[in-house]
Amino acid sequence: MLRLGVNIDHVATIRNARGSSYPEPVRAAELALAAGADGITAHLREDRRHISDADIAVLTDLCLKRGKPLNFEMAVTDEMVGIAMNARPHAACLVPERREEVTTEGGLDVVKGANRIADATGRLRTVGARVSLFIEPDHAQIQASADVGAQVVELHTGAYCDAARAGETERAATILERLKSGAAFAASLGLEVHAGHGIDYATVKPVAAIAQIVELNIGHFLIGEAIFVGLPQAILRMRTLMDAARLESAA
Ligand SMILES: CC(=O)[C@@H](O)[C@H](O)COP(=O)(O)O
Ligand SMILES: NCC(=O)COP(=O)(O)O
Repeated sequence: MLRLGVNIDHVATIRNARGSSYPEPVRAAELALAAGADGITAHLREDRRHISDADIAVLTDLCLKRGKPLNFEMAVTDEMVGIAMNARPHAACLVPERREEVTTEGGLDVVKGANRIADATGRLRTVGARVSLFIEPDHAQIQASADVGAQVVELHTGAYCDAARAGETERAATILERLKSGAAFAASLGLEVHAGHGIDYATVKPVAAIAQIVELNIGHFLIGEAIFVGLPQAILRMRTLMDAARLESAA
């Protein structure tokens, strides 16, 4: 079955907007797991704009207690590798970060940063973390991901979702083909394939229909939708759409 990782970063965005102690990301994580999420994703940004170091500690504890994976998203820096090695999450997903960006704009350049990424990957693997690289669905980046020792690639779906939402049908179709080809190539190299970024109800089905993808990580849309229908309901609907896409594509 296609797994759903729920990213709870933007619960912390709301909390931090007021400098209050609520809403707590860990409470959202509890609810998400109870509602059927297969794991929790959290991105500790270098500027700590949403998730904090303390959040990572409580989320690690919660996931351990519930026997569910924590996918710790992080930049490729010594500081972050140190924090992750201490936290020992189930998975560490290396992502590119630019301080001034509003959100993650593109994939990690594994070709260019191979030495640095191989070093971080090796260190994270020593504490048992499954290392995932957040990349564009580009064959050279996928090959480089396998070469540096990553076990997983997460394909960036942001450009596809933006194009689909903007009604740029041709562009969306072209990017979707790239995602399909990237997923097939990654799986052929023995990499586990995940996907995520910018996914909503309207864009989830074509991505979920890609057979080699085994996990989707979805956050911003779900947290926004939760304001109107509640987090369990939002997760349930997303899951229903994911499962329907898989069944339809298998038929
Ligand atoms: C790497 C990724 O796609 C998400 O974790 C995303 O970065 C969430 O955090 P931001 O919304 O701060 O980019
Ligand atoms: N890695 C993608 C992720 O965790 C969620 O991204 P988004 O749904 O918040 O855009």
